[in-house]
Amino acid sequence: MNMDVPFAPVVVTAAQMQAIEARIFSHGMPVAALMEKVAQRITQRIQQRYPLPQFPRAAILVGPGHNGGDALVVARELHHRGYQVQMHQPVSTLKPLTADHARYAQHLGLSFCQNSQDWLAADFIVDGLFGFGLTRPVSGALADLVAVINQSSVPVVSIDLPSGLHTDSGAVLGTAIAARHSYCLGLWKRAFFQTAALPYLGQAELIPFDIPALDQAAILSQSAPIQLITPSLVRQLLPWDRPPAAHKYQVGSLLLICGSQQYPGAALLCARSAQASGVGMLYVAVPQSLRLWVVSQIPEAVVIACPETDTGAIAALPSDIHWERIDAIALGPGLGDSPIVPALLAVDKPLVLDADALNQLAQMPVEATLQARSSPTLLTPHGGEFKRLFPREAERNGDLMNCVRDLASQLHVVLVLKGAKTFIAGPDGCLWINPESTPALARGGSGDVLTGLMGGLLAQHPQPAASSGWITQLAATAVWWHAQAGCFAAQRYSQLSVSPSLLVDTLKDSLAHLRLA
Ligand SMILES: NC(=O)C1=CN([C@@H]2O[C@H](COP(=O)(O)OP(=O)(O)OC[C@H]3O[C@@H](n4cnc5c(N)ncnc54)[C@H](O)[C@@H]3O)[C@@H](O)[C@H]2O)[C@@H](O)CC1
Ligand SMILES: [K+]
Repeated sequence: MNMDVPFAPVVVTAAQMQAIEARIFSHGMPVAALMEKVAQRITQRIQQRYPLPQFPRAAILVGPGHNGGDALVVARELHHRGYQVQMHQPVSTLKPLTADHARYAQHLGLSFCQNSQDWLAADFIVDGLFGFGLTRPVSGALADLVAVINQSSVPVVSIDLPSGLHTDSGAVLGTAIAARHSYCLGLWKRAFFQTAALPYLGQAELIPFDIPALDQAAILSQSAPIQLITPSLVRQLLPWDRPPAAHKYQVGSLLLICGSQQYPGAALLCARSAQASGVGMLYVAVPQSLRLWVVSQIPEAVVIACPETDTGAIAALPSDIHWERIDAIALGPGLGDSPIVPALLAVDKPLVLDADALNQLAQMPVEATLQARSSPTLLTPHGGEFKRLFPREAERNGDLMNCVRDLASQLHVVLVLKGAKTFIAGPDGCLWINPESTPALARGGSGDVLTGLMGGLLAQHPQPAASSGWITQLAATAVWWHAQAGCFAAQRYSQLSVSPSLLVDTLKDSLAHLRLA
């Protein structure tokens, strides 16, 4: 296997972007030339999205900084290409370069409107009010203007990011423009993957501007990277081809411990997706009253019947489990109040913890328990479980991206925070983001599917890899595959139809699609 990490797009803070930009300028690239280049690319994209014959009237919102400068160059270019351009400049003091472009726009005869209602007559609006230089809340007349734009039905294209969003946390600073399209310049900013920003971004697109790799590396190598999961990363990590003489015990044995009389379905979904991961041997430990039902639903699995508690949860694991055959354990879906969690945390095997296992971990001394483990540990909380596990950190830190990253390094675990944009952080401080998913996955049971898949991939991976950053990437691979199956099913049927059972059935289709792509 080629162990080089394939190229993956990076995600940066405003400070990192400014530092990269400053390096480029210090080596001789004129600021005005870069603005010109970027704005030409934005104009080209706008022309494709809003062709002149159907969208002849453009309204341009010009802010005081270089985001406003970009907007003025776009205005000039749209004017030269035949659009009727009207501009609005709500702040009178402009940065020098922006002021130059404003003067030239006036020289060309482009009109500056005074009345904000004029905006409503445009076919589209270009938002160049604020970019990554926004430092304080948008208020007063500017906030009123944003409200007028948001209440209108005119589509908005935001330059760099919708004005009003914090570039790093994605928080709305006072108010923010709700864009139809956002053209992020150069490198992805963090806001594009923060939950608070998602309702404002519309369709997000990256407009690259040829940042020299040296300058990018000089700034970004100072800290562990934040990267987007890509199909090529996933392609490289999936265990596609087995050795010719493969034996079932050599291609991954997963022990799944899940289910209770209260939540039998979770066990089944988890087991079915583990099976779909390609694992060689699947052992499923469930309360004994579920045994026959699970066997009938998934005959490929070796079902381990466990003694039950009064509430129908697993009371203990049988003593005859062949631990030496197990490569990885996944624990939690539908587990209920089973008392076995502490004992399993002490087992020296790679372990995926989800659902009730996480809720039980939350009742224990989390830090000491996780730090005492010698094998890799993967935690897959959703937002609620995350808050139960790490209440102080979730409360204190408004930026969950930083929070997840810090916790993963501190606790030496792989931490997967599930959400619209799932974050996967490793002990080395690297963070992966899954950029593409679907709200169709917001359903009870889809997390169980992810746990089975992640456990299955973990079991199939050779152990040396489990100790490096590869285990984080493996978790990211499971997240990507799961989300892609959701997108695939939503596209083929509808978002309404993506039940977790359909999701499991679609795992193979999205994989086939990846292989052929
Ligand atoms: N990424 C890059 O390297 C490039 C950036 N460019 C553009 O430059 C932008 C950044 O430019 P700037 O640093 O000038 O920043 P902005 O254009 O985002 O805004 C900064 C200005 O807004 C003022 N301001 C901040 N918050 C305010 C508030 N709440 N109310 C009123 N005024 C407020 C500041 O005092 C400053 O004058 C990027 O977003 C992008 O559009 C491009 O021109 C070229 C390439
Ligand atoms: K903007």
